[in-house]
Amino acid sequence: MGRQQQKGALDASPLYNVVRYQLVPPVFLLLFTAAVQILAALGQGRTPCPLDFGQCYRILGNDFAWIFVAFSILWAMVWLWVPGKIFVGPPTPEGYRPPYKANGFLYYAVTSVTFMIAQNLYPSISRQIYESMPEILGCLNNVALLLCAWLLLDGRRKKKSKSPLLYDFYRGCELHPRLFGCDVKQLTNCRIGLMLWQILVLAFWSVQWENGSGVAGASVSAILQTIYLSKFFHWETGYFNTLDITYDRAGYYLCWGCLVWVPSLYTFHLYHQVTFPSTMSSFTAAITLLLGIGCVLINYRIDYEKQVFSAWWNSKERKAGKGGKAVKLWGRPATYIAAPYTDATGAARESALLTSGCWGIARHGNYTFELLCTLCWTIPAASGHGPIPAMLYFFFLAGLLVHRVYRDEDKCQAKYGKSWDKYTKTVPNRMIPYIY
Ligand SMILES: NC(=O)C1=CN([C@@H]2O[C@H](COP(=O)(O)OP(=O)(O)OC[C@H]3O[C@@H](n4cnc5c(N)ncnc54)[C@H](OP(=O)(O)O)[C@@H]3O)[C@@H](O)[C@H]2O)C=CC1
Ligand SMILES: CC(C)CCC[C@@H](C)[C@H]1CC[C@H]2C3=CC=C4C[C@@H](O)CC[C@]4(C)[C@H]3CC[C@]12C
Repeated sequence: MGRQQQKGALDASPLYNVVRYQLVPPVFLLLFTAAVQILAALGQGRTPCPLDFGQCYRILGNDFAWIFVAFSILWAMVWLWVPGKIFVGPPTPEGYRPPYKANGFLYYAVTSVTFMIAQNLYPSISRQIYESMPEILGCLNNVALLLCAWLLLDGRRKKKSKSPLLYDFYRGCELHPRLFGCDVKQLTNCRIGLMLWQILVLAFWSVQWENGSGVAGASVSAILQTIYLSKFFHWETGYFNTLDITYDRAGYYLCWGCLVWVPSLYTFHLYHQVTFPSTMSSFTAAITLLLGIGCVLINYRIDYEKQVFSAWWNSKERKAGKGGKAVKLWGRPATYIAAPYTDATGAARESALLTSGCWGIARHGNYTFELLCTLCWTIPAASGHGPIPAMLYFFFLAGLLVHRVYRDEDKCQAKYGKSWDKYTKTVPNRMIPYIY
């Protein structure tokens, strides 16, 4: 029985529906929101106790945290308001093509350099960020929950959804909502979440440098994540073709996730190293750095091959039958499986599934290397103190990516049917050749 059929059977089961629509949203909401406060305390070596009212002020934030958070949000919005090049995203099932501001790398570079200048002018800024981390996460949490409440009210008003309220809060209602002239997902996922990730990495590394212990391990983590994040911003328009943007709606999962979960969990290994310094030797650190750079480059290469191929496939020249600039992968013309499908309006369309280059080896090789990158930048935190909680990000991501493989394949099977089945026969492995 195919996965699609299995899923169909599950969808019809009342138990599955209760779990998916009634149980998962509230449990995840409580679990993840509390987890952030626990992470904030754990990282600083304190015993986490979310029920201790003495910690409540952290949830309300403090002056520094509010200024930091308000500035980060406003700064990100300004970069989406300024005039500039527009990238038009892929069409929704209804044929709408969302516009995005294509100034991601400039925003990233200017923000990072400005932070480094600020760090030189006010050397205490990084320590203040580190020490106010529980309050910063508290503020981000308040802002994110408020945003999700607005997304729910506005989305349900427009969509007239019949799903349970908490389910809509958790998964979101709309695919491309806009707020104050900004695309909400570009603002939360790319501009605030990932930029905070970078700034926190720089801040925690600076504190560690000042402390003078475990610098080799911390530097490996910081350098690798900086390369990874600069790569992300360079490729930002490619991100607009991914599952998060074309399939997942704007709600708690994505928006709260990027505003709160990313700054807390994705930086946790460096935050944790300030209190529990890495014991990694310089030699091991150098090897880990080289391996990590290799993994980031391969992950980028895999995404890039698909992006170049899609650009050619969607080009006017190819559609007009003139061929266009043929795509070559690994020195040979790219091979693919034509994949016709019907969109939500009933119109017949045609896409193509790449079967050569990296995409001829595994269907989700990018996930494999994503996970290896994460392994390289969290392992310094584990040296000397064990993998838990230092490598929580790695364990979380392993679960998220394996789950995402199935989510993505369900989506593709439903969209492409027989062409997808042919593709899975041509490229039989998901993440690891001959194994999985
Ligand atoms: N650090 C983190 O938390 C995470 C990072 N990532 C990273 O984000 C990046 C994007 O990931 P993601 O969006 O999940 O997945 P992909 O970039 O793999 O995109 C999947 C989509 O690509 C299309 N596709 C699939 N196979 C082919 C093929 N052979 N040829 C052409 N098109 C194909 C399908 O969409 P279509 O309908 O257009 O055909 C499919 O839904 C990756 O680098 C990943 O590692 C991802 C998740 C979490
Ligand atoms: C709240 C929780 C239940 C789960 C939240 C998950 C989200 C925060 C993450 C889900 C998918 C993640 C991402 C996908 C692809 C990305 C591209 C990569 O190059 C950079 C990271 C990221 C934007 C990443 C960010 C976190 C998620 C949205």
